[in-house]
Amino acid sequence: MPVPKAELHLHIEGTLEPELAFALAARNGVALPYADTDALREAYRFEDLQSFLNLYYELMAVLRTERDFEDLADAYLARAAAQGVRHAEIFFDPQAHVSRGVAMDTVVDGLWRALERGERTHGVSTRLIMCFLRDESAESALATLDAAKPHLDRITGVGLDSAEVGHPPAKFREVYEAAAALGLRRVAHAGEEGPPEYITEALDVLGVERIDHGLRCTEDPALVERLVRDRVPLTLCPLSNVRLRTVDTLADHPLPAMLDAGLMCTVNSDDPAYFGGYVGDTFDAVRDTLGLGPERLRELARNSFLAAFLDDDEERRARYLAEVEAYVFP
Ligand SMILES: Nc1ncnc2[nH]cnc12
Ligand SMILES: [Zn+2]
Repeated sequence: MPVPKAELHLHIEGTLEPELAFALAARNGVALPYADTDALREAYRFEDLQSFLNLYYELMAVLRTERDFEDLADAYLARAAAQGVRHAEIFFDPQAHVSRGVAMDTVVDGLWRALERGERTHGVSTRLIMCFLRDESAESALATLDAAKPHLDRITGVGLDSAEVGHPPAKFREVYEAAAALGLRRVAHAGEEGPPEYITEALDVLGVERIDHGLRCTEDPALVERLVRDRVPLTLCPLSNVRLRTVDTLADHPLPAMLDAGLMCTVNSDDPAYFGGYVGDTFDAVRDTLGLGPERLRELARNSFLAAFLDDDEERRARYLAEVEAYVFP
């Protein structure tokens, strides 16, 4: 059994495996411009974040009904549970669906059905985090928050994703203030492709509690010092960084140096159907390629639960943390 862990950086749309994409395409009568799953997999050679996002948004065309979103989340939870995930905080991108004529209700109701069953069927507790697309306007983000109001009992927080460079966090100051006023937790992608200043801005202007990626903080020693001092969790995604070419190879990934610097790192899968592995695969890869030993792997697992939005269930967090401490690495 793999080490128990929480996954804190996971886009549910990024768990759409080619086989499920074709099955949903057939069910919904959607034509995909790929002959078969092999041809689709051939398209998974990315130059950068944007080249990935183009395919990611294109394939969403197959997601149309509540049942589609339910099947998608159910498939993720089954895979995640098999890799030791005990708790998952799941991103979704409402604007990418509403803009195609799929209602917010369809997305949230479908996902929720799978998540509700998730604990019983797969033993995984979950939270939902709604992301704003940063390459869309601030007004669109505000309208999205408004459309989510009937569902706030099921949405724990807000995030910020999509094309980073040229879309600094401050663009979303107003919607993050509104989200905070509604009691929502706040996270944001920053420092994936964008500069370290975006990380600082996400903390200072948006008031985020975790930074998604945060990889480029290493370019600014004063920022690293701040992140260490304030124990700001970073949800790193090493396999994603390799596939999107923000690092050359996994062996070049700064994770070991970041841990040595005292940063509160977690590792996550981001878009596992596209990047060659789920979070358990990621733990295995950083063990094998970066030489992380049992105590570093335990630290990553421990951090994942410490950084999770489990403040409303500290008993559960304590149980998960105890499982991590009791785990014996093979
Ligand atoms: N890695 C990533 N960065 C930004 N936006 C995303 N949306 C899905 N995956 C993403
Ligand atoms: Zn991401």
